[in-house]
Amino acid sequence: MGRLVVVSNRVPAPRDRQQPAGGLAVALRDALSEGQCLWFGWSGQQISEHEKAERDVSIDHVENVTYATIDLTHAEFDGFYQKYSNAILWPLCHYRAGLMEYNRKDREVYLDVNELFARKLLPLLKPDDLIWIHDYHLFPLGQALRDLGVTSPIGFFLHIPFPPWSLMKALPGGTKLMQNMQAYDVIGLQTEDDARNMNDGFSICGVKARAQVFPIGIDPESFAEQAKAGEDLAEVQRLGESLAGKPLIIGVDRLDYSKGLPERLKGYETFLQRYPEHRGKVVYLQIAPVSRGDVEEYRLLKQGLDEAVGRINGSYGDFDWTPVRYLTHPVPRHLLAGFYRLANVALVTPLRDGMNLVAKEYVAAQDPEDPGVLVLSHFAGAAPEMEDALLVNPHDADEIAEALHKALIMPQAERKARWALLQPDVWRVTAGSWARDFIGTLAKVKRA
Ligand SMILES: O=P(O)(O)OC[C@H]1O[C@H](O[C@H]2O[C@H](CO)[C@@H](O)[C@H](O)[C@H]2O)[C@H](O)[C@@H](O)[C@@H]1O
Ligand SMILES: O=c1ccn([C@@H]2O[C@H](COP(=O)(O)OP(=O)(O)O)[C@@H](O)[C@H]2O)c(=O)[nH]1
Repeated sequence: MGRLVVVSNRVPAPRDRQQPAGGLAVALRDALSEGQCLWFGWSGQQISEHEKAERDVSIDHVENVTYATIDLTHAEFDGFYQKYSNAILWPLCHYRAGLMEYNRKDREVYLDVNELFARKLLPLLKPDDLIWIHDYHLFPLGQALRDLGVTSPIGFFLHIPFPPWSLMKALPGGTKLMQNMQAYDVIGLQTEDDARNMNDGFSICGVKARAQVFPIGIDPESFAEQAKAGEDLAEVQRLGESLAGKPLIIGVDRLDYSKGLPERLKGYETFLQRYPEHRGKVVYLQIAPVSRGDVEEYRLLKQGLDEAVGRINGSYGDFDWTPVRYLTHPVPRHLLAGFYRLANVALVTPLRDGMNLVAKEYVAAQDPEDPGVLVLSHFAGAAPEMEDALLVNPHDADEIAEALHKALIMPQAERKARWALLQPDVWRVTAGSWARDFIGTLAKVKRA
């Protein structure tokens, strides 16, 4: 099999390359554990217009992986990442066409940056490479590489949902986007629904391509070990002591409107209203690191959440009890593992989510003899594999409230039984098996 070349917008920053955080980066690091690999993408740095002429690919070797990254100018970062990727494609793919802020100029920058990626990657490629492109930032990259004469097998994996064509067709140039997908030999999506939606789009647009399902996973073995080892960490012990015997509800999400955070807070507030016996007797810790903070919609979301948390704490809090503990900075993953193990309930209630690795991490982190309860949205990509969680509609505050109450009073025997049904799937589909399945399928491709 040839060398694996991975291309994604997000490449772990140099300091995180041994142990990256974040869904895509964590899963990919595991995929790159064997053989010589190249990982190409954005450096995370922005440069000015006059530095553009000398822009070069910067190369860094860590173990078997060569990281090759390029800087983007401020204008490219804005048009390609903030606008077209995250204020147009992201809302649309998460079924939120109303939040899309379309502008033809941003589409041009997006296409230009994809061509730039193709031009900069080309000299690094070898004839027997297998090329694996990731996510919505890079839909047209395969075609841009083909236009430069690349004949190697190229695969594409979409980490986020793909909506029905009736929604997707709201995207100006949507048909062209679908046509460009013909450049790929293998197209992977997270769930059956996503693949069906994309395949319907292909048929309607007359595109000869086929999407397949490759759900992503975590590395459960090492995550479970981290969670157990976390019991000895000072921070985890401090959190434990601060609970003073109260059960812990935990939420861990990038501060993103797809994660359903305002709806979740409303659910928690309804829980406090309807079940007053839990007031003062439970701790809810919401970790919500700021993400894409310069995009308007994300700024507004943060404002709204700050207010909602303040309102709930003001209304229900007491001199010795804060109903919601709310952090907007990231927490390192090894600490999260320990926090999950302490938590009696995980609240994972996205309105739409490609997969949601947090749900799988929570299950992996539990003590099998005394596991916590996962409350999970029907609309997370993880839901079809995790039907033994307490599944909820995140739009229904009463349903969230009832699930929280049920989780908190659930007898140990039922918690163990549910966990025992969730655990095998989290161990079966891992980051490693996901990557091996996709790469194995790509390696079998013979281009006509
Ligand atoms: O790179 P950012 O703009 O900071 O955003 C972080 C990543 O968010 C998205 O993650 C998705 O991938 C996860 C792993 O497959 C999946 O579980 C989750 O549901 C998705 O939202 C995005 O797709 C990545 O490109 C970003 O790097
Ligand atoms: O403060 C934080 C918040 C999240 N994460 C990690 O970021 C990833 C989030 O992945 P997920 O699929 O749940 O959502 P995404 O953010 O990729 O949409 C998970 O591995 C989390 O453990 C982290 O390391 N620190």
